[in-house]
Amino acid sequence: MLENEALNTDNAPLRNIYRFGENAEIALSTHDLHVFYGDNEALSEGDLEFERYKITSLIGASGSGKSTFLRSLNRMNDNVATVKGQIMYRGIDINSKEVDVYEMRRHIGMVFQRPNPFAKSIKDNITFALKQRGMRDKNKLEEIVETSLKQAALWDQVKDDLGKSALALSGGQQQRLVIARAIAMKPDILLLDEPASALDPISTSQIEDTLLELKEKYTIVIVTHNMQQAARISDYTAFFHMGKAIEYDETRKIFTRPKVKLTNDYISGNFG
Ligand SMILES: Nc1ncnc2c1ncn2[C@@H]1O[C@H](COP(=O)(O)OP(=O)(O)OP(=O)(O)O)[C@@H](O)[C@H]1O
Repeated sequence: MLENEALNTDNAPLRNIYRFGENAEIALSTHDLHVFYGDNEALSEGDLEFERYKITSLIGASGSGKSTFLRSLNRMNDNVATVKGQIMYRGIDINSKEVDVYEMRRHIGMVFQRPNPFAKSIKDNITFALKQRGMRDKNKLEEIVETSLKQAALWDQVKDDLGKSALALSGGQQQRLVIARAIAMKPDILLLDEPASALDPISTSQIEDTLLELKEKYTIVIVTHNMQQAARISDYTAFFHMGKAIEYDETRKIFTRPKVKLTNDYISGNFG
């Protein structure tokens, strides 16, 4: 018997990991993923698939391994942890030796909890990495600045002040600038680690609206502590507990009819 199996309300298998239909397009998947910080195995079961153009939320109590999992998806853990198992993107394991990490991160972008704009102008925040990659065409750069700021729902507020320091923007605006900076690289997948947790409710709601618009073009995976946020914006939700992805399903099922008692306890506020 699996450990904890008795906790299931309806004797469903402990790891009710969602299986997508044959026609679903999978943007990214993990297989037998284990992450160790020294001897501490922070993630021991993380077999998940992420459907293209959908938002997937990762939820769970503090320390359950959500960020560890998320950060592994674009190798942000390389210097601090040992990652075992496979993370498949377009038929390639992103941990393979031949993968250029910087190139991979252009496809799989990350936005962190605290907005981290560069101490540069709004415009330079967006163009910096593009120029580093050799893009010199002024018109093209301006077009990308405008499109990414529009996609991040910030254009109208900053279009007359693109030379202003990014640090002079509000926290919510800075976070949308960082999202714009990430999408200027035209990633395929956007990973967000609690992107709204440091923001007020209005900025949070604007970020949520932005993400809902972005999912038409991007596959989004977001770590959130905010249950309402997960319920509002995500198509799928994975519940993490003690380093394992315990349950993964359509968001409406996770929040109305979870199959695992631990999930139910967490979303009902009984722990975490
Ligand atoms: N850089 C690190 N070095 C050592 N241990 C770490 C590191 N980052 C995380 N851990 C440990 O790994 C485990 C999982 O942490 P992680 O940050 O992934 O959880 P989380 O679910 O994202 O938590 P939170 O919601 O508080 O951000 C914890 O025991 C944590 O202490």
